[in-house]
Amino acid sequence: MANVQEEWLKKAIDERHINYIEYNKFTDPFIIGSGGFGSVFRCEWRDSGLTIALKCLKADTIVDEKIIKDFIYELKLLKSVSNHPNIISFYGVTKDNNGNFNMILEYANEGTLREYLMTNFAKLQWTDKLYMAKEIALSLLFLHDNNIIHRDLHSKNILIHQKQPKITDFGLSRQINEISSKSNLHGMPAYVEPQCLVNDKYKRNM
Ligand SMILES: Nc1ncnc2c1ncn2[C@@H]1O[C@H](COP(=O)(O)OP(=O)(O)OP(=O)(O)O)[C@@H](O)[C@H]1O
Repeated sequence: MANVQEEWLKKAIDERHINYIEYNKFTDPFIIGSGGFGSVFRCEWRDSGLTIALKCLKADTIVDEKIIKDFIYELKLLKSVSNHPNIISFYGVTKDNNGNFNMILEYANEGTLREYLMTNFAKLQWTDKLYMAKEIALSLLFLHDNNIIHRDLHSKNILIHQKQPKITDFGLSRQINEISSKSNLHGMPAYVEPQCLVNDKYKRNM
């Protein structure tokens, strides 16, 4: 891992800003997905009795500083907002047997919103759909109140746990004051604010 980033992580762990849990506390790993950083495993967390998701920073990204920076950035942002019921909880970090850092996250038992809608759309009532939309809007409001914009919000970055939507994947998120005046295009094009496509000076606020 790039030195500056690794130093930051080690310092945050040493100073107890970030919780470090020994990897041997996690059992029954089962792969549930993979993303830009690496694989995501569902595990049981002995001691806490929780089922959690371990999001791994894969070994061959070690040379790619941008991916490492995004990983650390996601970790910092999540730490500051993950106590909201509609944002996936962040419990800390662990280092697996290959020496890779993993984020320890709340496990969402019904997968992504996209998968959830594909399976359940016909049986969901309008009241259920409106409820989900309201919960998502409230969590966005919470993020914005904390000066954070997600910048990559779509149905695969919203997870469902016991029918409750939870925003995840803050790898592209930024503090509002860090956004430059240019509307750099990030995220899934179909979900990008349309203003960004026509005005390159547009300042994103979603
Ligand atoms: N906390 C979680 N609970 C349950 N499943 C999860 C959790 N986090 C991720 N997943 C599953 O793992 C998949 C990959 O997640 P991840 O956030 O790494 O990648 P992504 O959003 O698909 O890609 P990228 O990180 O490149 O945007 C998700 O699509 C989802 O199915």
